[in-house]
Amino acid sequence: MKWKEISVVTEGICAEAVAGIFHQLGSGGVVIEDFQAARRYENQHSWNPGMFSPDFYDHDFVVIKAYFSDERQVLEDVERLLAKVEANFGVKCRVFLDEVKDEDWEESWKKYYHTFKVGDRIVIKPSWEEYEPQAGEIVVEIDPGMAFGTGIHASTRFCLRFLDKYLKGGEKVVDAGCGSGILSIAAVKLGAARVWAMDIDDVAVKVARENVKLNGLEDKIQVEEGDIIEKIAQLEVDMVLANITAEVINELLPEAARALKEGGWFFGSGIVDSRFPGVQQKLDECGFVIEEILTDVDWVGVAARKIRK
Ligand SMILES: C[S@@+](CC[C@H](N)C(=O)[O-])C[C@H]1O[C@@H](n2cnc3c(N)ncnc32)[C@H](O)[C@@H]1O
Repeated sequence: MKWKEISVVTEGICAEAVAGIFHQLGSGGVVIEDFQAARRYENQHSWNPGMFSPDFYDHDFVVIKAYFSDERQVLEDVERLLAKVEANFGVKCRVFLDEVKDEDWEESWKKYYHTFKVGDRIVIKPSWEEYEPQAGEIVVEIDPGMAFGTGIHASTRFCLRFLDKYLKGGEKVVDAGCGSGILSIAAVKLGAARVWAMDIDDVAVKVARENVKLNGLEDKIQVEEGDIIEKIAQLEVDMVLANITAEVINELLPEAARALKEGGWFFGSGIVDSRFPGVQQKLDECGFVIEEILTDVDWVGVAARKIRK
């Protein structure tokens, strides 16, 4: 299998916005090469300039790279969303496309993905590592492949922390945009009775199903392909997990409000801080009250409760 590498060459000011576009389109990971940041670290003596050729420092642009399976037709969406970035920031974005072979890409990133903990109880363990759980720990075994959801990204960690804190046991849960299935698996291991997981990306659906099987949870987690905004209204649940983007969350909220029982939880994540006021307003309009907000650099996660039917 082959993967495509999409690189956007642009100015530092919009690097996070471009990374956010890749995030929204479901890329499993984003690489930002920022030569100016390298120069700043060199000035703080926390960077060894000898490691790189002198030309490296001459660039004023940044390169943001993301990876998608070769079958995914994302280029048109990338270009459409980049046009908005160009208009908003007054910059130019140039797109380059390359191919990466499975063995080069999939094997090389595995070297950097190891077992780690989120909070006191949740342990995320890559399928190829061994781990002996300590008392009280739950282990989520994951092989993310090309789906989003290693647990490393702040947006996933926000939802894991909310689950750890607010899930009491026996809940019916929707995992909106399940990616690798990491949140669904954590929810059941923390005590949820049943999870409906959905993703619009067929690669994510395949990966999530494999991970559900890996954890032996096929009887509790149902993974489906589709648009969660269209499907959620058919359900009645206690909790909705939505690590997607502010735009999708705003569209999902009125539907999620119909699906959630009174007192039910909505965990929203993948929200870039500049878009959070819009989400706050939508939560209020849809009858939610915010219980907790988590932030990390420019990402925001929110835990809110449905108070009105
Ligand atoms: C940021 S990833 C989150 C993955 C995982 N839940 C986590 O927390 O790490 C967002 C996922 O939402 C999916 N997605 C985006 N819009 C969607 C929609 N309208 N319905 C279902 N899935 C959607 C993307 O394909 C992507 O896999």
